[in-house]
Amino acid sequence: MPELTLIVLGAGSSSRFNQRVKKQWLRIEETPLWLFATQNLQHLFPFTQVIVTTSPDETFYAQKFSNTIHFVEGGKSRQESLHNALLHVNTPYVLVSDSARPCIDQAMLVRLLAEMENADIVVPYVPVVDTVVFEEATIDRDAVKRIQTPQLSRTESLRKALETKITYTDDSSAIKALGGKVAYVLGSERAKKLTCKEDLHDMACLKAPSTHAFVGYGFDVHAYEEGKAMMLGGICVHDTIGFKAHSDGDVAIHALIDALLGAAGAGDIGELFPDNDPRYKNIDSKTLLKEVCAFIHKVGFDISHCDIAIMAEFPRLSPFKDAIRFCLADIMELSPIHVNVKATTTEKLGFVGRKEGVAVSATATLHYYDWTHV
Ligand SMILES: Nc1ccn([C@@H]2O[C@H](COP(=O)(O)OP(=O)(O)OP(=O)(O)O)[C@@H](O)[C@H]2O)c(=O)n1
Ligand SMILES: C[C@](O)(CO)[C@H](O)COP(=O)(O)O
Repeated sequence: MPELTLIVLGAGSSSRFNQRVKKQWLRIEETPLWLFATQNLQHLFPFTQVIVTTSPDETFYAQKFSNTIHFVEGGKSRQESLHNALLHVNTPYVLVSDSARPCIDQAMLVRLLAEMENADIVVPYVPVVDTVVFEEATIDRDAVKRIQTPQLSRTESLRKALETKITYTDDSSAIKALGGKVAYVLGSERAKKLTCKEDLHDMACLKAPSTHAFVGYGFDVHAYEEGKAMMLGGICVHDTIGFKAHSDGDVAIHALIDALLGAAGAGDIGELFPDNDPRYKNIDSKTLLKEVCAFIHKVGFDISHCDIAIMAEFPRLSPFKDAIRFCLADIMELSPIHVNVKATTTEKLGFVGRKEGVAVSATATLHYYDWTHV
């Protein structure tokens, strides 16, 4: 069995997909598309190495899905992402595929492997069945190939071909430009690339996302500090006594963020916004919540509901509960009925009862973005 590395390219911006979720984070049952595409190919061949490129701000999250895949930060272009991944390949051959082409079948891979020794790169294509006009002139459609992935290269040929300032849209164009030998084999219409949302209706291998609800829990405490405003749930609830914190100390938003991240399996607020990072000094926690909600949506979730319990002896919060609910609902793009806020004292018990600080616990419920109705 030849020593072969798999590279799955998943660091694109998904701009043409034009949804708040990125296409590589759509769930196929419980699996993100990039992992579905990777596992599909792993079921077809025992790769020596598996490398996936991810957008830099998503790498930490992708790494939580696998401890055997080598994740490499992508670049500004597909070619740059591939270049980054190639730095980690140590096998003589490499199979490069778009995460946006999740439905690769065994027969197609067999055709690629059969030509492996006969060229610098083996490329799948599908013929054109429509009439083709190029710059107003009808051309011979039999001379046209629609190029697909995965593409199977001699690793050194591909590395050399990418040592160029010219950006190509696929691996074979770079190798051809260098005079390398290209072998074409029949691809498959099933290997269609997911580019626009309409493409989803024509990708038979994809199953609908799971309808499971995912519940996260968050808890945070901040001590009082005189001489600053108290922000709680995005609302100023006291003008002169606030919280001791690196940020604005909004302990309710911090607990809510941890609940959202918990429901997504994305760790905790300290991982995303370290409390020693000068970027977050005195930051408005509403900004952090907006960032977290955008991330949660981008990686394939919808926010369904949250419930916040504030434990405070001071100040009296009843007058502020609705303002907090509407403020947080607006940030999370939720109906206010799905943001519940409770406030309680601790009957003078503990640090809360001694008016040393405020504790907040929160839950958040997420569901996968349902792409079957786009
Ligand atoms: N900087 C990039 C750009 C693209 N890709 C990957 O290359 C494949 C083909 O790219 P494309 O379908 O164009 O994906 P996007 O670049 O995300 O799409 P768009 O051009 O619509 O933004 C995708 O699996 C994409 O994730 C990548 O790894 N790094
Ligand atoms: C590599 C590719 O899938 C071959 O058809 C295609 O060139 C990728 O183009 P994109 O614009 O990066 O999707």
